[in-house]
Amino acid sequence: MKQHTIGFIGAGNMAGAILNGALQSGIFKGEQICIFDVLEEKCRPFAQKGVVVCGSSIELIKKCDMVVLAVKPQIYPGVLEEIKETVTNQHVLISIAAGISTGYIQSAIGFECKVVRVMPNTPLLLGCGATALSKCACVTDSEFQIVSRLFSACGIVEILPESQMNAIIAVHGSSPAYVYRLAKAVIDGAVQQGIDSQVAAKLFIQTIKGSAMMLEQSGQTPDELIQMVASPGGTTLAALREMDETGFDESIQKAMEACTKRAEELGK
Ligand SMILES: NC(=O)C1=CN([C@@H]2O[C@H](COP(=O)(O)OP(=O)(O)OC[C@H]3O[C@@H](n4cnc5c(N)ncnc54)[C@H](OP(=O)(O)O)[C@@H]3O)[C@@H](O)[C@H]2O)C=CC1
Ligand SMILES: O=C(O)[C@@H]1CCC=N1
Repeated sequence: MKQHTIGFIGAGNMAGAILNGALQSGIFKGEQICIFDVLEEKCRPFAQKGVVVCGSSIELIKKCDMVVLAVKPQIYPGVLEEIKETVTNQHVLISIAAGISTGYIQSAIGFECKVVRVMPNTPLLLGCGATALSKCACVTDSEFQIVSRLFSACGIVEILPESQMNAIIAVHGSSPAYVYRLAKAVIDGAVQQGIDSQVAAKLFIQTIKGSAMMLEQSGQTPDELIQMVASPGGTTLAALREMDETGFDESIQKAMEACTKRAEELGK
């Protein structure tokens, strides 16, 4: 089987998470991984793990056949312009940026290069991530399998058509922030009722974990699980009624629409 080398342009949060997964799973060894960041010091922790630090994105493209574009969407035009003369039809570009389509990358590179579009999330940092993947026709099944294995090493993966890759960001890419926002609101609410914030945080974090396990393992729908909590005439129903009145569901759905709209704007 062909030995692949993987490179990361950008050494930020997501690159670090994916790179750790690659090393821990043994899919790639340190010497098969390259990294480049405009701030060289960001690469130092990876150099200590045996990863090769490159002096430019072009040097990295020359050394690697799989390349994770791990920079912000706003930086993509500049990076793609820089690497376009060096990318060949043997490279697989792995794009994790919100909103950036395969067509956008191919048009910037100047030919139908191989692209796997990926939407990961930050829990990848703990090996507990969720990733959506879609592949363009020119990527081979074996190349796609390697990319899929790479992200499976950091959590679960789902394969989606590219047409859904903007909308899915609201489901698992950005949604960790909604969960943290809910946690903050609950902890702040607890403090307003005189409860110690650390005690509230401890109890609510365990509640999030337990509720996620119920959703995953009970075989029951969210509505059935809500019913299990909400006793007739009880406290939960009083809380849910207030949520209905203040438009909780609509607020979340509007937030998701805003997320997708922003992804579409970033890809223009
Ligand atoms: N964070 C998240 O929850 C998720 C992010 N993503 C996507 O992942 C991508 C990366 O996000 P994230 O890891 O959070 O971002 P970070 O800002 O943590 O990492 C990006 C890194 O790239 C560096 N950089 C900037 N310009 C260049 C360049 N020209 N060449 C090389 N490196 C460069 C940045 O340096 P400097 O800071 O100095 O600019 C920074 O160190 C984004 O496209 C985002 O849409 C996808 C899913 C979830
Ligand atoms: O906020 C963003 O644009 C990125 C994409 C998904 C999560 N963070």
